[in-house]
Amino acid sequence: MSETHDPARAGLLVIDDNGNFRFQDGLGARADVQERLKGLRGQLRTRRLFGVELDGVRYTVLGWRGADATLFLIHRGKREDTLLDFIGSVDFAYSILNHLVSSPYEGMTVVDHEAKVRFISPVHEGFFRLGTGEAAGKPVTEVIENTRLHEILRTGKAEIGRVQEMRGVTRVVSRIPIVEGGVVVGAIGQVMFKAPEQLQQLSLEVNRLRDEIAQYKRELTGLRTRSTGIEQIIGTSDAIRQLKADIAKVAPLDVPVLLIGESGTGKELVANAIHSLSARHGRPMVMVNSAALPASLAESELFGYEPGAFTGAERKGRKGKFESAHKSTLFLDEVGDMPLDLQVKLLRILQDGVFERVGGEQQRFSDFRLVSATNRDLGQMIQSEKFRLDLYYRISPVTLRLPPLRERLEDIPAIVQGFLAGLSSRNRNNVRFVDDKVYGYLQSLKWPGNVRQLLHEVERAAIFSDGTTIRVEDFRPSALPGMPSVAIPAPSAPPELAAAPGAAPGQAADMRSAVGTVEESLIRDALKRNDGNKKRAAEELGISRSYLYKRLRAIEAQG
Ligand SMILES: Nc1ncnc2c1ncn2[C@@H]1O[C@H](COP(=O)(O)OP(=O)(O)OP(=O)(O)O)[C@@H](O)[C@H]1O
Repeated sequence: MSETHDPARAGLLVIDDNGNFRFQDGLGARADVQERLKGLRGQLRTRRLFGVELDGVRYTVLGWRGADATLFLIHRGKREDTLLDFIGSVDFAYSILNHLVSSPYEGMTVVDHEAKVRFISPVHEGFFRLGTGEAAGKPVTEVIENTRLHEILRTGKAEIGRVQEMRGVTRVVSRIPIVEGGVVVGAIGQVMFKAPEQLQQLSLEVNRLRDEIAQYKRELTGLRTRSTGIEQIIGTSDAIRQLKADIAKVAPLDVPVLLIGESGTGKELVANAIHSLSARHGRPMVMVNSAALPASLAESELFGYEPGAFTGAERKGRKGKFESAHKSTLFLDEVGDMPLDLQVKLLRILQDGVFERVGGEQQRFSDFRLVSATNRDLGQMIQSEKFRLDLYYRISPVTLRLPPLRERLEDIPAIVQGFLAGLSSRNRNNVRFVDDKVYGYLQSLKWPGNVRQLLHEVERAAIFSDGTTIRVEDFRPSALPGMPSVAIPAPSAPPELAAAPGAAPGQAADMRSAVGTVEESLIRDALKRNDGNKKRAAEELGISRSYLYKRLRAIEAQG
């Protein structure tokens, strides 16, 4: 027996306007069913489909109101018949279906197997300026611009989330074939009316997330390949091993560190290593060279300034070094060269992190970790009241002493080799070998200019070498301090310029001025070669930047 003729699964009932049952069949003949259906007549104005439960089973009821009677069709679909199950199970199924075909956010076009329009939802009709039902029976290609529903009938393949231009706007559409018994009988096109804007937002969001992921990837690669900086400190001497161990211990502690060491002993290198091993390594370390700060600009450089703070100031004002170092490390090089009035201000910001920009009263806050460095004898400076004792306590909870090269001559071969490897890859030259005698020769020198000077001498020797191997003969008598073949005293040790015992006062003065003249011309030449770049000039000369600045100020003062 077929499902529709099974009286237990289906039924028919006609009720006239006086409430009499005019026709009954199957389930429609049951008295309880008749009473239930009678009660549904009042709802027919708003809905036609009902879900009714009889004996614990859901039935679908279709109601139709005629001139003087109402017809009810009762049907129990199979559980797998999703639509009937849906109608039978959801009391407001009619409203939902109604919403689906008339939603203002989603238009629908239904075509039959000949690609003729069978239905267009109201919003879609409105969009195409069609009257209700006006397009029915017309080929879809004549009604909808850029449609592909006819293609869907041919291919039988759904196209989901495609972009379609219609009436000058971009819409997102889905095209779905409708298959009955393995045959494509029609197709539905669905258009999302709000989607482009939402899609744009979504794509912006996706782009933002993509950028974020790319950034994390970069950081991850950085983390994986990150040279901690500590590897850059070359040497296996006891002194360097101890220094590296101390750096590793101190770096994560977030306490201020004072680095004490002669010029060129690697204070900047150590500051970098501390920063990169600290929790603050995500932001770049900010560097300040106190000796390089002209007195007039020092304050605004360090603390920043508010708009209009002084003539020539940037319109929007500017952040100072302390502010820039927020959540990072501030490397204060040559802290011993800081003028006393700035020392007071530095003390305040170190006490509570608070400061004001030049020309402003608003209190600002910066959370930086201080690493300072000096090649000066701070103890002596404190005694002669050139450096504040309270500031000294603030900057030196941990003090690391950097050993001079003369105390670790055994590191020279490794430093030279490391340097040559870097040099040959940078300059693409082939000077990679060092004659064995060279190390003995280099270890016999005094190195007042420390590693910087060593590197400088090796670089010069590489120029004079045969192009592959450096030999002792390639080291030219240096015009720089501390080298045995030159009679010029070290500029970093001015007291040595004092008259030697037994020398006539006039001789000492002549010597001083001769040295001064040689230095001046060396400095001028180096600046010229390095296009005025003081850092590079100092590197080349093997002197500290602070000494270079000092000499430049002296030269300027002489006119
Ligand atoms: N242990 C080391 N291993 C490798 N290179 C080093 C070492 N120490 C110093 N250098 C190199 O020597 C040069 C000078 O180092 P750096 O600028 O860190 O010294 P500094 O103590 O800060 O000098 P200054 O006091 O003159 O500013 C740099 O090129 C640095 O890379």
